[in-house]
Amino acid sequence: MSIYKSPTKSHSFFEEEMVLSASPCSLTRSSLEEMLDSLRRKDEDEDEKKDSPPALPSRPASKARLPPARRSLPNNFKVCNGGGVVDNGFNDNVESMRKETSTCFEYKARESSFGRKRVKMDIVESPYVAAISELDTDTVSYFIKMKLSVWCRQPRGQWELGSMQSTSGEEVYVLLSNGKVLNLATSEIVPANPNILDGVDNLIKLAYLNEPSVLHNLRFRYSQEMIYSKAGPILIALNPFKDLQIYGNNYVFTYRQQLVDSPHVYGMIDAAYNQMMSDEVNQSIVISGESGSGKTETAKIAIQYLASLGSGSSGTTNDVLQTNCILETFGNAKTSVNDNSTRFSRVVQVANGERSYHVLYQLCAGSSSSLKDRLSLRAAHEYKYLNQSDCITIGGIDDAINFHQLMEAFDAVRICKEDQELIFKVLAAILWLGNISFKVTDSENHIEVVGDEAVTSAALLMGCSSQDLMAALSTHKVQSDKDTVSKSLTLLQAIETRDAIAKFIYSSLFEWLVQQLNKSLEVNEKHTEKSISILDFYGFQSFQKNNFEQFCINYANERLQQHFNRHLFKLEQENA
Ligand SMILES: Nc1ncnc2c1ncn2[C@@H]1O[C@H](COP(=O)(O)OP(=O)(O)OP(=O)(O)O)[C@@H](O)[C@H]1O
Repeated sequence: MSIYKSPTKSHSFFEEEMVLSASPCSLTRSSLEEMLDSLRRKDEDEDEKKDSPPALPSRPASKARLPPARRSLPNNFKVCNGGGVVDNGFNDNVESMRKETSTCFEYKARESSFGRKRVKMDIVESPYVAAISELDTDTVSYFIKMKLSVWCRQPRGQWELGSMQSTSGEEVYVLLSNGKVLNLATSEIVPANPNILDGVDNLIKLAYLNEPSVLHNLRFRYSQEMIYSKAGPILIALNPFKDLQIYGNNYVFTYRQQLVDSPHVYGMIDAAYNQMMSDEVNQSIVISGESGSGKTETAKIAIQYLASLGSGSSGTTNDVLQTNCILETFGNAKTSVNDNSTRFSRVVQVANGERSYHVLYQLCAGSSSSLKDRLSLRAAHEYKYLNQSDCITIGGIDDAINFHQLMEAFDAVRICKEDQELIFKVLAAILWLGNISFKVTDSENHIEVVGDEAVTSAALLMGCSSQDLMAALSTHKVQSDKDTVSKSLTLLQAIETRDAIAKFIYSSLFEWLVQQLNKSLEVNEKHTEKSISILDFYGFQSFQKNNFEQFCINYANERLQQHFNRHLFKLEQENA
């Protein structure tokens, strides 16, 4: 199993490996850039017009029509009485359900339609799929006659269940179960599924595949603690925010033996594994969803399953899990929505209610007094990079204990004590860098560095002289024809330089760590040609005020989603 792709290897994005990533900026920069480049190259190969995304593949005219809304129903079909159930509050949950949903896409390199080897996928289309626009006059009359339920779009976007009573032109009268009658345009209603289909495990089994029906089905399953559902080849996972006791050895065994086929991460990984072994084709699992929806947990569950299949050696399994612990400590941080969020670079800037990367707090809380002396370390709240936010601790989390677990994980993956000490030195240097301040010396805002403990500590930890560090933070060199001239920086330039150095050091450390972890995992591994790769990365976020972090995160998410949509849906349409 490959966890990170080799930075030197050139990849075709979905045909080969993908990255499992809890990534701050350095890894992000290399892997993400590589990923995006790869996407871009692929796009360019595929698109004749390089600058614009390709048009939707045109479908043959004979296949352009969707199946009609009214069709023969399953044998066990039951008509829902009258107005059915008014699903009050249903859509209050829609937003939260969106947040709680993450999806796993399994790419089967040979069967799927990605890249050159495009072969029709094994997706069974529901014979009943309907579109809103298909509620034409005939369909409306049929629904009224049969007292079939419909979903009505409410002014705030929520959906309520009702039954159509009568029609007048483009409008219908719908009776809700609370006795209220609504007068709505037909475009505001969509057909509801019969009750018999409530809770189907694969959305393609729904008679009517529209937004409220999908959400209703997922909510129905969620209310019965069935957090996994399928949508064709996609596994949908809803975050339960509690331990459902549906993982562990017994479940691994059950899915390995294929004793059950209900949707589960284990089932999906098992299928990928079997496919890899039987067809000798690399597999990729992409986990996508909003921040806090459960991607990282899902990735961990997937890795646990793979680790248990792997070599059967408990050593390898433990190494993989310890690797995860290290990556999360360095790559995850508390945000307003998730105490353990996979984040982009936030070393120098943290909003209130959020934290920087866990490891910075753990180092301050958990290091021994001798280590503290060697690093001139203080408490977390004494460092500006940490105390700019009002959040230093996380309820229920003990940073000191976690620091000891981190050191155990370092030992487990054979990162030697000398290297551990260097890692801590680099982290302490970053914290001290943030405390370096500047004094404005003239009317043009030029500065000089305040030569205090912050400078001496940072320089000592970085292995340079205080003078060199101060010069680097207060001047920049300009090359003239013959000479190099040193120019003073303004306050803003100096702050940006200091922060850029801190970010660069952190990202370099992360990148180095990833290399060490990959080396460490290779030690016990027999090399096979094939791999299953899992991509988990920072989830989409939208705040009232979004900054550069959100821009980068959301761009990466949208690019990935676009790629996925184009390949899975549009090209499938072409093949249909
Ligand atoms: N399957 C699950 N079972 C129990 N709890 C879960 C599960 N999935 C997620 N959670 C809970 O939700 C929290 C957030 O999940 P997670 O960190 O995986 O989100 P994420 O999608 O990776 O977020 P981000 O994009 O911010 O990194 C977890 O810390 C855990 O408490």
